[in-house]
Parts: sequence; structure tokens; C-alpha cells
Amino acid sequence: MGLKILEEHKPQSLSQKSHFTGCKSTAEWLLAQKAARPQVGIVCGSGLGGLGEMLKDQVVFKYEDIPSFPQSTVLGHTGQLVFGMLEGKPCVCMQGRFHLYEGHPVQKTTLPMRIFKLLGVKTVILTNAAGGLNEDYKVGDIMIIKDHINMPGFAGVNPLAGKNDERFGVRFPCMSDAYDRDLRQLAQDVGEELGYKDFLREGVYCVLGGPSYETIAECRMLHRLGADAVGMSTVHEVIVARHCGMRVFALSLITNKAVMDYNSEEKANHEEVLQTGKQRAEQLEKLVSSMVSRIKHN
Ligand SMILES: O=P(O)(O)O[C@H]1O[C@H](CO)[C@@H](O)[C@H]1O
Ligand code: HPA
Repeated sequence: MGLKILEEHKPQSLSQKSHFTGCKSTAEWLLAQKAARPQVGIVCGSGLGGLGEMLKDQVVFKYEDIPSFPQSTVLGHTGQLVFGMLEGKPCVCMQGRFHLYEGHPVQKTTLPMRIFKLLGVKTVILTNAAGGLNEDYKVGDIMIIKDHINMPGFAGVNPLAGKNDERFGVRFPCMSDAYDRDLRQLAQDVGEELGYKDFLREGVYCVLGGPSYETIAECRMLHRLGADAVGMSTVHEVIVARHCGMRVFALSLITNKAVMDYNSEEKANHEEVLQTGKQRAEQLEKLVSSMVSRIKHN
């Protein structure tokens, strides 16, 4: 349920002030509405919004009510920010993310990461739906992301392009350690304890711009380049989250197998993506909540 917002309490839009100040006033506005200062930020992928339902003592904001926030336009992305407690830890959860193909500039797709940082988030957990490129992967597998290939970045589409604001981070951030090693190990340990060994993987995620799914030649190429899964999100958020010093953990749910064979009758489609999300949602939620219960912050 969204909170009623009084127009006069809305801060100015981001375009009216510096980007940093704008992000800060949005964060302060959210905290002023009785949202608890979160330690963990969660981003739900397509059809994986159920993660947000797990939060207790919820304070919910519709994106349209949050000053300077973009709007969700994709089926399977509800478009609300949920604050609440998960396993005794204060969390904030995006039920719906922003993609390049929705027409948002890349900086806008990643704006929530900077707001997370200014809210006090230390660890970001991102989830997504992705097509499996690795032949060993099956639909329903959960892939811990260990690295990424930023395909739009090769053409200059990077959320950090433009003037750098040192208050967020350095001009040239390192990305070889983007996906926190300890959190990946924690996911492996928790996954094993939960009996997920048969469908828990670790691999490389490649982002493309979308919204068209990949051709067969593109899938073959991506696979040869070292990608295990392909999607249209996450990487830009990760870059911005790391730039401002948050720890990152990310998961892909393999919702469909990328088509690699010219004789195949399979066709990628968003209905299958959402359907697989429904089928694996419970296990994915359990993995994330068990991890959150064990994450330590100083
Ligand atoms: O990455 P998420 O947001 O989970 O969504 C994935 O699912 C959609 C395609 O079915 C694309 O948006 C792709 O990126
Ligand atoms: N390709 C790109 N994005 C996706 C896919 C895919 O096959 N499945 C879910 N998101």
C-alpha cells in the first residue's frame, strides 16, 4: 500500500539540482516517511518480486510517488520500493528495476543504487532472469554471478560516463572484484545446506541492450566469448553499486535456454521467463533470505 504523499513535501526533481544533492534529498525524503535505514538492498528480477513479500513491518512506496524515481514499464516488475525487516535485518527491496530498452538513459536505470548508498545500504543483492548459454545449464538453475561482460559498455554505454562525482566514487573504479568472493562462498554454503547443489551454478553473465532476444548467431558468439547466461539488466547497477563502495552479490535464474541450434523449434519469450520465475521463486527467496540472515556488517 503506497503512502499518501503531500506535494509540498516532495523535494525538487534531480534536473533542478546537482545529481548528488538530488539523490540525497530523495534518500532523506524516504527516511522521513518512517522507512527504517536499510543495511541490505535487494533488486528483484523479472517475475521475482516475491522477494519483497518476505519483508516484515513493511513501508511501501509506489515508484510514481517517489520524487525523481523512474517508472517501471515491464510485466513482472511491480514498481514499488519496499522497506522492512528480513531475518532481523533492515532491508530495502526494489520490486521492479529499470532497463535500457524501456528508453531510460543508462544513468537513470542505475539511480536507485546511489539512493541505496545514501540510505545507508552496505550490501546489494541483485537477481535477474536470464537465458542459459552454457550447455550444461537447465531451465530452473540458479547461477551465482562471478563476473560479467558489459556488451553495451563496449560501445560507450556505461552509467559512469560523464563528469565523475568523487562523493560517490573514483573516476576509474576496478571491476575485477565486482562480485564479492565471500558472499559467493556464502551462497555456495547456504545452497548446499538447503539441498540446492543440483541446480546451483556459478558463471558469467552478459548484458545486452534488448528488448529483442538474441539471434542464434549472437548466442553462439556470446557463448564463445565466455558468457554462461545472457540478459538485459544487472550489470549497470553493479557498476554503480561498486563505484560507490557497496558490496555486491548477484544471482541469475536461468528461465530459458538460449537457442543455439538452427534446427531448434524453441523460441525465447517473456511468458516462459515469468513462468520459470514462478516455479523457482520459493527456492530463490529461501536462498536470499538465508544469506541475509548470515551477512555481517560492522
Ligand atoms: O533482467 P530482468 O529484469 O530479470 O529481466 C529479464 O527478463 C526480460 C526478458 O524476458 C528482460 O528484461 C531481461 O533482462
Ligand atoms: N535473453 C535475454 N534476456 C533474457 C533472456 C534471454 O534469453 N531470458 C530472460 N531474460
